[in-house]
Amino acid sequence: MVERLVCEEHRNVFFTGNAGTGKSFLLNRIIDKLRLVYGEDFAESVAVTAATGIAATHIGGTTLHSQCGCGIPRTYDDFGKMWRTATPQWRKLKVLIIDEISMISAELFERLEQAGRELRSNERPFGGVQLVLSGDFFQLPPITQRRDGNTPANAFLNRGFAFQAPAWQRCQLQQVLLRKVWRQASQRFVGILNEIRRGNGEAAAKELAAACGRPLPLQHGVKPTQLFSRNAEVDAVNTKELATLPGTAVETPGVDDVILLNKGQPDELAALPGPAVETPGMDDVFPLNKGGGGAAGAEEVLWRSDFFRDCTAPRVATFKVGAQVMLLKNLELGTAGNGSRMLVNGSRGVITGMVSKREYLEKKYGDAGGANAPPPGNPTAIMLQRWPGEWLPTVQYTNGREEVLLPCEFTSEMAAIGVCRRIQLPLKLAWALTIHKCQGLTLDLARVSLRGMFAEGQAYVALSRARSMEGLQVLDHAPGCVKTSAVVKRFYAALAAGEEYADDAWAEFMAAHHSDAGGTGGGGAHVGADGNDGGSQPGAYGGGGASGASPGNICYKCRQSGHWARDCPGSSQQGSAGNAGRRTTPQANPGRDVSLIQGRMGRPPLPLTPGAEGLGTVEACGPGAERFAVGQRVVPVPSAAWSAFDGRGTWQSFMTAPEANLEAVPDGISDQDAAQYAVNPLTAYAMLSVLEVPAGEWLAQTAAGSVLGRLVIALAAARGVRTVNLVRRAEQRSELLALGADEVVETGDADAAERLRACTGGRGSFAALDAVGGSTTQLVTSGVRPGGTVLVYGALSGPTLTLNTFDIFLRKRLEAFTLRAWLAGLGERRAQELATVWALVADGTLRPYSGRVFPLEQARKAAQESVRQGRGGKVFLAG
Ligand SMILES: Nc1ncnc2c1ncn2[C@@H]1O[C@H](COP(=O)(O)OP(=O)(O)OP(=O)(O)O)[C@@H](O)[C@H]1O
Repeated sequence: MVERLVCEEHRNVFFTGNAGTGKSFLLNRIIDKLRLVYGEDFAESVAVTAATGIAATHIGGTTLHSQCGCGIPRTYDDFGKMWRTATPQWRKLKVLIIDEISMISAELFERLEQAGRELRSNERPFGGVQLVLSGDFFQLPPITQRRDGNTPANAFLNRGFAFQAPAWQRCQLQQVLLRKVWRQASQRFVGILNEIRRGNGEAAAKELAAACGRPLPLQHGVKPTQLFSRNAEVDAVNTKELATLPGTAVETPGVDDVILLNKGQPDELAALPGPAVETPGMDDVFPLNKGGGGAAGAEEVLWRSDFFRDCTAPRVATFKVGAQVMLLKNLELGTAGNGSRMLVNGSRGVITGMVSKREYLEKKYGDAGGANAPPPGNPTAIMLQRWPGEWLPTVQYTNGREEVLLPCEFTSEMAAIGVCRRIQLPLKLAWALTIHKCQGLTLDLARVSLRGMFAEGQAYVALSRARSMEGLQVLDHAPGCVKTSAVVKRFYAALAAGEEYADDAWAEFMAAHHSDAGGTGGGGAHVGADGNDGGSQPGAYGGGGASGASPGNICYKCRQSGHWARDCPGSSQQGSAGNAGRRTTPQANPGRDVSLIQGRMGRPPLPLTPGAEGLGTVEACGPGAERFAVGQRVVPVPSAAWSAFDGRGTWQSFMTAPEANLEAVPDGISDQDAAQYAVNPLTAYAMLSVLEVPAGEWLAQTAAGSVLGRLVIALAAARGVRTVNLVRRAEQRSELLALGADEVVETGDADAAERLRACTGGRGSFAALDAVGGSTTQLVTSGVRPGGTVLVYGALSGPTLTLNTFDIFLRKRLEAFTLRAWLAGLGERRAQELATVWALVADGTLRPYSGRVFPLEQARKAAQESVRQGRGGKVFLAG
């Protein structure tokens, strides 16, 4: 059935099932069939990928990251590589296969789907590429990165399960559950594993530990593969096993160095053709504060990097002939034809001999070579010469290949400073493996330690590698060793019931990563000309973000692991007090909502009803909703529980909203003024409150000609804050000066940056607001004082912004602003702050705009009018 769906009907398919139900087996059959379908175009039409290198070996493919051209992304900028390296592949692609999808995060899935559309200039999901996904979400989750003080603002943290990404829904996958377990024949064993998988595993794990506690016999002299949760235990076993092997131990020392940005690497530079170009060194660029400044300081920063401690290849390794080993690098990735012959991170083998480096070089390069004189420019020879070891191991891999292994580079880049590098053999001992390295394996003899299980699905993956209880030894059972994700349980419950899975994790992720206090993340909020509270696309920066011990199951509200925000015990959204029915009329500002429709604020699932602001009268109140009387005028204010970004907006005659999201309109305020309250007046007030610009200081802002920009000018002037306003069109100057603007600068002027600084007497403005992004962010940031904040609340020019590295060293901070997050953080001050804004609207300080009213049936016409250049006033919908 799955083969028909994929190969004949060309549907997007996700198939899943317990460990050992033959997912990889089925995938291999599908790949064979697709070979027939695409014939000689197979290689460029079908991308065979898996989440990890070792999983890729089981289907003769490559890793998703290398196929897509983004590598292992550390920051969102890394996705930019896709355009440089993988555009032609993406354009030709017809089918994308991803195995072990449980280890692909929601963030990655969403970003790749978006990139697929962009690279292929095709608005269909993944740009129209057919998807074949396989995996079991009850197995290992994505490895989420934690955020700490050194994490860059635009770090890619790899959060959430793929099925939580909005892209998952957009792809409209045919979901198929495989039921027959092939790996294990014993029904008892299958039953026990099933209990463990589904999270009822405490008793089952205990039973298994009791039945399989005895040692295993050797099988034809082969020792069982030992599985542990942590590297330290794996290393201890491997060292012990090495010691018991006869023969001489050979030490292979690696070599570490650091490469400063702009300093080049003399040897490699010299090997390159063309003239040398001088660039300023670190000393000329900026004195680094750590370690005395300049290049020396930069070097010290690099040497102190965690990389040298954490690198998977140890500084000094020891091997012997006969040692069981595993590769640490992808050396030769699979292509359509040679998948089973590839050498990837995780490939296993045995050392069959040792060759001296000198002998190898002489054999390879003859008289021209030799350890002291590698042929100029030959990277392998340069690497060999730099590597201080004397012996190179010959490795026989389990796929039959046998070859001499050469050292290679392990690197880590520190943005704007340089690169840390280790040159070492990409090899480690492998009598024991971590459980993260064994997903997808089938083992005849396995000894599993259940000590220190830290990830969901980890115990299940380890135990389910064994074919039989007879071939399994279980050690170190302890209560709590079986961990299962509640989110995954819900996902599979929905799947079994044939329902669509939905949770609030994505909305929470977006809301939370804007609201982190002190975070320096630009928000990448995608908003219309005069609004805000756009959720950000995950493709933009993550400003703060969560961390948690349990990857993939982290609440973005309380930051604890073990549940999602929807289930957060501390959440104020829990047990909402009922809904107030609301008749909506009129709704303000369709122009802002058009951004949502256009997908510039992320892509919420369809169908969606736009409308971020509006006014209505209460028609009825749900149980427990007591704040409002029928007939009372109310306006919506956004929160995680309700916002137009969720697609449940105000462009409708009747709507229900949680009571907590409604505010009563004071008497004396017109319907049109009130209908605009929730976005522009509230936002102008909120952003100035966040920045706390003292009277007499300067505030810079982009998009100053927007309605919101004008309200900012008026409110700042009322508080004695001076504004310097960036606009695109010269004709806006006189209007803005009349509103109280102190300075107006046109972004297109060649001397705009100098003018920005000059008007603040060279000191720079205290803070800035930016709704534009792109190079305008760089411009406005350049005019901010050292240590000042740029509050980013929109990205009118697109999802990317540029910054001068200089400004980062000057400790200028980009922070995201969303109204939803600001409101959520008000706590007890909420009522008072909202009342203050009503008062500012009432006394005319924050004077909204009047405009033309369209009936709701003419929503399309209203939307067109709202984005028409040069239109005067606002556009309203009523109905
Ligand atoms: N249809 C089948 N007929 C015979 N044997 C099968 C079949 N499907 C799978 N197997 C065997 O069962 C074992 C497990 O299969 P496979 O590795 O494909 O399962 P999986 O679902 O991918 O497991 P995991 O989720 O643990 O990676 C393998 O030894 C495979 O050869």
